[in-house]
Amino acid sequence: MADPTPESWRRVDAYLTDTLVGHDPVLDDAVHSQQEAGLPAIEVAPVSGKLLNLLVRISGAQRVLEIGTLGAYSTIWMARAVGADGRVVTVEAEERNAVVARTNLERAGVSDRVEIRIGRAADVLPSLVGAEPFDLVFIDADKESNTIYLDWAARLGRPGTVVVLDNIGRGGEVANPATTSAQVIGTQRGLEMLRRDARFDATALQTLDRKGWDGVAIALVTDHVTDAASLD
Ligand SMILES: C[S@@+](CC[C@H](N)C(=O)[O-])C[C@H]1O[C@@H](n2cnc3c(N)ncnc32)[C@H](O)[C@@H]1O
Ligand SMILES: [Mg+2]
Repeated sequence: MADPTPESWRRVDAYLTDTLVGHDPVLDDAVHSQQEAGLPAIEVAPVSGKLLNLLVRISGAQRVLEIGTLGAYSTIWMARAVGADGRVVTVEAEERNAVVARTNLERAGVSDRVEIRIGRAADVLPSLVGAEPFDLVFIDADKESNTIYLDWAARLGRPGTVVVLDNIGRGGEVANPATTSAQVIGTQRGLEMLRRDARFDATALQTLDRKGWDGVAIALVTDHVTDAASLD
């Protein structure tokens, strides 16, 4: 069997998208308006958006926390999955991204079930303590802060909460112990935390899609109560 080339994996991604995901004008518009506003094209691929949608539905999640909104492409996928009575709280550092996200959420007809919190996630997340626990947490912001976000995912979740950590492959660089990239080091630390912190049980999959060679980690919050501070 031939090794995958960028052409072949993009062809397969297009085939899988056409076959299983389809082309939704609202989601296509969200990506388009994001591009028009000059935001970077760093949203999840359609096959991954559908994966998030399915994970929310499979787990029966009603309350979703997203860290890293951009133009709300992934947010729309998850907001659709929680249904009319569900809630998505999404945290975004950049005001101008939040403006684009708000428009996209309104156009998608899900703005009533999505709350955008603007600010750096490390500052915003403590303000969510005391709310009902989140059933699913999607982490997709500055990779340098992955361990901080995983800690908050466990604290703001409950045993059984699903945690999805995006972009764990980083073009293969994640397996380079000598990497000097702060983003890759943040990714490696996040994965190490998922292994050694008893609050999580996790695995990860490499992905090859239109976004290139990357991957996603999926974890379950366990019923193990750990003093996270003692792990560092
Ligand atoms: C990869 S994009 C999110 C993509 C989005 N989840 C999607 O798939 O459609 C990462 C986002 O995280 C935001 N971000 C970066 N650092 C952040 C921080 N410290 N707190 C909150 N958001 C942050 C960026 O502004 C950017 O919009
Ligand atoms: Mg991502």
